[in-house]
Amino acid sequence: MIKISNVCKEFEDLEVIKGLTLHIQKGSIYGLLGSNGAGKTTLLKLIAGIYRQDAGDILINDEPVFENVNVKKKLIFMPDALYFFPHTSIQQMAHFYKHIYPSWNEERFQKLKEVFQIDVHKKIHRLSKGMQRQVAFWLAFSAMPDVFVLDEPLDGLDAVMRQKVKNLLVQDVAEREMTVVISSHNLREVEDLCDSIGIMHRGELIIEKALDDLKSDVHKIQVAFKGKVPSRFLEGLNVLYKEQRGSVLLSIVRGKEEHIVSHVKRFEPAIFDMLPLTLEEIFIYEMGDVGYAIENIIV
Ligand SMILES: Nc1ncnc2c1ncn2[C@@H]1O[C@H](COP(=O)(O)OP(=O)(O)OP(=O)(O)O)[C@@H](O)[C@H]1O
Repeated sequence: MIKISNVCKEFEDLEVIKGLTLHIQKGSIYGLLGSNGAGKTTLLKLIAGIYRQDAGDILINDEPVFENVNVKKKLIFMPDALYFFPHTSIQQMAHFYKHIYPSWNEERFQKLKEVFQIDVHKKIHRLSKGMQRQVAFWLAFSAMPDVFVLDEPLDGLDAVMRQKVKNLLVQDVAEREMTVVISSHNLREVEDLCDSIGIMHRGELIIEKALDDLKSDVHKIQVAFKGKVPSRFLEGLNVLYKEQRGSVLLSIVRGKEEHIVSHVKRFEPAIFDMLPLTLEEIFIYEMGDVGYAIENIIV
């Protein structure tokens, strides 16, 4: 659905995207994570056709995006800083969207009044930050895009509204195979929503995996031995992090569960626990592996 091949983007000699390749399946929710300044917003703006890449291809349904009205009328980009025309009411903005997006669904717009419950005659700039975010979602869901690109989308929404919006997103993905790309630092939210994850650092994609594979590929193990830790114990394991706490050795290791378990058991530890990691923990350890580490992490 979205094919990004060897894309580069520079700003004033700063290489922000460095030969990045990434594929997003139709009907999936792709979570784009990464360090500050990694290039996530730039990548989203390239996907949305707001920026033109310096090299490489960005195709949506096999068509280039930049200056392509055909693709753009089926795509919505929701930036982290929202923009609406000055002094415009929700109704007027809906009227504008209706003329831009051929798949605008008026019935849905009316129905979503029950969800968002804001007077359509209100001027958008007079609404609170969270209410403006609600309006952006209301308009986007009514426009029925094939591709929905969101940059830090749930910031400013209260917990109830977050859940409602997440349900609407998932519903559109399930019912009409909308493709969603989300960049967020809220990893719990990403973990809830996304089926695939890409992690960016300094303009490159350092990991791209299905969320389930990512989670089944990194494990936290705690072991204790009767005597000292056998010298060859950590050899043969792909260790992202290790820490000795008294007699317990805590390590974060990459690899398949069966391989790790059989390796550990060979050394006959007195205690052995294997625990799953949250996406937030995986993110922190993987970033540590590319030199972006927190010193003395306490887990
Ligand atoms: N329009 C621009 N002109 C010049 N430099 C830019 C521009 N947009 C982004 N940059 C630079 O590109 C780099 C990546 O920025 P970007 O906003 O894409 O990162 P990000 O991953 O979204 O970061 P964050 O998580 O902090 O929001 C930064 O060094 C930023 O200063």
